[in-house]
Amino acid sequence: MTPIIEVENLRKVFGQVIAVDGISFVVEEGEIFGFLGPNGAGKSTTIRILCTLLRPTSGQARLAGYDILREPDAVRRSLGIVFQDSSLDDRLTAAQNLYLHGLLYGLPRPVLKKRMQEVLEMVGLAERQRDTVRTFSGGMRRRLEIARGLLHYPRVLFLDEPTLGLDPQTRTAIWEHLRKLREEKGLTIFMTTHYMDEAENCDRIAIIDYGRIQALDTPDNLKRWVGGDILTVVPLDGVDLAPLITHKYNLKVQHSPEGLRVEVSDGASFIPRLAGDLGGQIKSIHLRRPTLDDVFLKLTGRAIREEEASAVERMRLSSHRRPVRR
Ligand SMILES: Nc1ncnc2c1ncn2[C@@H]1O[C@H](COP(=O)(O)OP(=O)(O)OP(=O)(O)O)[C@@H](O)[C@H]1O
Repeated sequence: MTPIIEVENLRKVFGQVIAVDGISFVVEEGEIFGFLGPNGAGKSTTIRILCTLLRPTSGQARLAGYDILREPDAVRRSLGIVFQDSSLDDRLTAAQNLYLHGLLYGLPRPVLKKRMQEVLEMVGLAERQRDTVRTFSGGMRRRLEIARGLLHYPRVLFLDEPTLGLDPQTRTAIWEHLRKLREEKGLTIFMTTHYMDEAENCDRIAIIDYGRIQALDTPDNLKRWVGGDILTVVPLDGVDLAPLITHKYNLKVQHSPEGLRVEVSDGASFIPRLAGDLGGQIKSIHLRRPTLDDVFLKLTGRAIREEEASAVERMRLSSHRRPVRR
């Protein structure tokens, strides 16, 4: 395995706010690496530092072997970026948008023309290349941005919330393209997301909160770390079961919109016990395996749900930011 991103004790302070608090990690070439965290956790700041758009307060990072502070031009040539907010020119065609970008990267015309066809085909937009971007759907725009990010053959593609606000079919289609890119080109993908199903596609995930990496592992290992099973217990109306469960079984009970959430080591054997002891006060019991949502909840004390993505969009529109705690 070859490390393609090496981050060591990276820190970024904005006035009183510690946005990134001494993080260290390594991403291997060809990995799909996910950065997961609540709003204001420090994800975008980290990406901006790695892309040389922002100087860290301290710490070091290398991308494709190049130092982000000493060799920023080589770093920039090695990466492609797709940010949350579209930066396509609406009045130009898909092809013209790509052409302009290629010129900025100094690609010679014949090479550029060839690569444009290649990346447009890769994201399924070759047929629409002469149409103005104004006529494109959200998903087509995002695919075009991915194509543009790939035009100069980067070794790492940074995707900041690549499918935010897109419908599930479009998200699936974009993921098919990304996986193909990884397989065919050995591209490394570094992404942030609020969608848990999207995070499942990652080879490894770093969960970041308050500027620190709280956990870093494969989705399966992270879920295993939560351990056991998750029970959702819905009490009969008016019954306060939480203290009873806590007291009787010495288990932590969390209130969730669906009911009382309890982590147990072996749900199949616990349910008959619970039903035997407290059955008369229970409306329903639901058993499931831990999800990344549970991992997130356990680590950050907050739920990250798919609905949150739309809330994120609203928050972004109102530019609301929560300060990071020390
Ligand atoms: N230019 C800036 N000046 C001051 N504070 C900033 C600046 N950029 C980010 N911050 C603060 O740093 C912290 C981390 O922000 P960052 O954008 O990295 O979080 P994030 O995890 O990407 O959040 P989101 O999911 O909302 O994009 C936040 O508290 C934010 O308010």
